[in-house]
Amino acid sequence: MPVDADTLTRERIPTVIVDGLHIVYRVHGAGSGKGSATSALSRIVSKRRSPSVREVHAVRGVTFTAYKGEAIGLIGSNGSGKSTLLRAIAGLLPAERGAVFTDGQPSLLGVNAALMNDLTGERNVILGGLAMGMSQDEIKSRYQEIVDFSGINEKGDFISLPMRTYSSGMAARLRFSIAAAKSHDVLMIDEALATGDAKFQRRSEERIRELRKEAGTVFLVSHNNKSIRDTCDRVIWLEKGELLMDGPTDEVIKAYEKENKR
Ligand SMILES: Nc1ncnc2c1ncn2[C@@H]1O[C@H](COP(=O)(O)OP(=O)(O)OP(=O)(O)O)[C@@H](O)[C@H]1O
Repeated sequence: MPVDADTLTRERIPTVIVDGLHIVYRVHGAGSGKGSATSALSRIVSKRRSPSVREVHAVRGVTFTAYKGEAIGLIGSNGSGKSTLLRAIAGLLPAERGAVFTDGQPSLLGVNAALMNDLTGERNVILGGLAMGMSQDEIKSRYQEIVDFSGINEKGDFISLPMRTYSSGMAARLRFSIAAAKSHDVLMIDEALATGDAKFQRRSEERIRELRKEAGTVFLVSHNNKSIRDTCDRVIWLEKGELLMDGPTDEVIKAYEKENKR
């Protein structure tokens, strides 16, 4: 079938390819009951060696392709491998088997994103901006916007106080605001929407939609199905590290909710 120009311009551009990915954590010195006399005796009797390294196989053979302009929600029960998958896409975890290919630098915006607790919110905005590759001038021009978006100063001059004086919701809002100040090729958000109050959640959802328009691909990990419905057009459902379902948001969330009602 001939391909017309219109079809070509609408052609989907891949931004992230995850190919048969396996991620294994190795926990050192975590042998069960390692020090106890009974476990030592049972090891001697069964001639087992001391189990000093335990392996957690967190992602098991996951394969999918993400395209430019997509917002993809990751869902699944606790410990199903969602955060691990995001960290692997961000290049923070090595693949045991398989591979991740990305176009551009993926940025992971999580509740655990590293900001410095002893520094003021103001210093963290500057450091965070620099860490994302923004220039001093760019940060200066966006500074007020970031602070306003975070709403940190709504109840007093908190931005000039150390981050350790912030509530966990305030800290999460500032992290989100810093990361959302820049357009990203691939932006990954881990539970960011679950923190913050309803007003901030609405603001951040709006910003995610904008970021999506501006550039690349957005991944969102959340236990809040409404956030996923409002933000994402595609959903990947992980369970025990395996990809259970990948499709349009409505279809996947419906199946997920049905499974979880049992
Ligand atoms: N640093 C780590 N070391 C060892 N095991 C880990 C580590 N981080 C996660 N795991 C394990 O990997 C598996 C997947 O965890 P992960 O945090 O990716 O799940 P999740 O789907 O994001 O969970 P949640 O919804 O609770 O945030 C779990 O069994 C967890 O115990």
